[in-house]
Amino acid sequence: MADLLRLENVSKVYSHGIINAHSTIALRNFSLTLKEDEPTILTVAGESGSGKTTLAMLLLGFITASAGQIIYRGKNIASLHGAEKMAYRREVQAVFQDPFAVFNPFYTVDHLLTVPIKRFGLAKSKADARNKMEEALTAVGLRPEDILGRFPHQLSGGQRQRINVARALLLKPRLLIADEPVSMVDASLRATILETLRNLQRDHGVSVIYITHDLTTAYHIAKSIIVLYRGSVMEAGDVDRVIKEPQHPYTQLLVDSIPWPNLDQRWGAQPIKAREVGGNTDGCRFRTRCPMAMEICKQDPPLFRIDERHAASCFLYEKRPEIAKAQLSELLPV
Ligand SMILES: Nc1ncnc2c1ncn2[C@@H]1O[C@H](COP(=O)(O)OP(=O)(O)OP(=O)(O)O)[C@@H](O)[C@H]1O
Repeated sequence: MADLLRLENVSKVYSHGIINAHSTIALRNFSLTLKEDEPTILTVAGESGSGKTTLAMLLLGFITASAGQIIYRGKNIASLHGAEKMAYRREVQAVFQDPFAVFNPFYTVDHLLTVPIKRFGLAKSKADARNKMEEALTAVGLRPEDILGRFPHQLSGGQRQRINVARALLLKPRLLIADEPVSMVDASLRATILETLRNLQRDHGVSVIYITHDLTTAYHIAKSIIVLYRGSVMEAGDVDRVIKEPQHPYTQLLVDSIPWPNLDQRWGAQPIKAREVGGNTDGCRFRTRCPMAMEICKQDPPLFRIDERHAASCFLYEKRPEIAKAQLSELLPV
């Protein structure tokens, strides 16, 4: 089966400063493969500065790799020209974090959607263009009659972000690079936008590279995940396996900092002592392994707070069990 996209040991080094010139390795020997006939959602996750946006910029051809190759449907993207380059620009689309930045406040939504239609010659007539706009808006769950004719300030952030996805969809892309598409949208709209991305993959056969620092959303929509830290891949694989059984300490830390909600318990209901020691464990991956976590879970009522200190103490248990045990003896009895 042919590859849609293959990255082979791609690295990106930024050089900065003139007098005291120094360089940053933003991405190091990064490889991945997406199959043409298996549209999928792949998450690239990592904290700030781990190289996620650099990867997006490389994929979109905005910057060039310092080493390695990016092969799209058998061709190195650095060597594309003319019609091939145009096809690449059409087939690889992006949705960025800020749903406001893309819009020119003086133009209506219609204009935003008409520009790519004209640029890529996608419609035979005005009526055809209108149909295509309506189809794309409907595909992202928007009602064209409510949206067309409006200015950006007359739309919510979630609507704006879905219009960005609709704009990408108009071009019938094969690959969508979604760089933190929900991080500036309020929580109630996140699920809708993520569901839109999932529909693109499932119903329209578009592969999605979902770039995020948020493992919770990654877990909900992606099939596989690559965890980046300072430009290097720490761990990669099936999203379920990586999040439930992370192997690398950095991934473990990222997973432990996810605030899985427990709707049966309210914040602030836990004994003070446990909070002082670093608290609680509900939803904690370590609870079956870490004695500190297990003891806390035995308490009645069980403590449930998840916080950074807890993550740190669990991590500590793995690295420095003597300190973790001292904390545990301080904790019991509550
Ligand atoms: N144009 C640039 N010149 C020099 N260094 C850069 C440039 N762009 C990014 N970097 C550096 O490269 C590294 C990776 O940056 P990048 O923006 O790719 O990270 P990120 O994971 O997207 O971070 P964030 O989540 O904060 O956007 C960082 O150390 C950053 O400071």
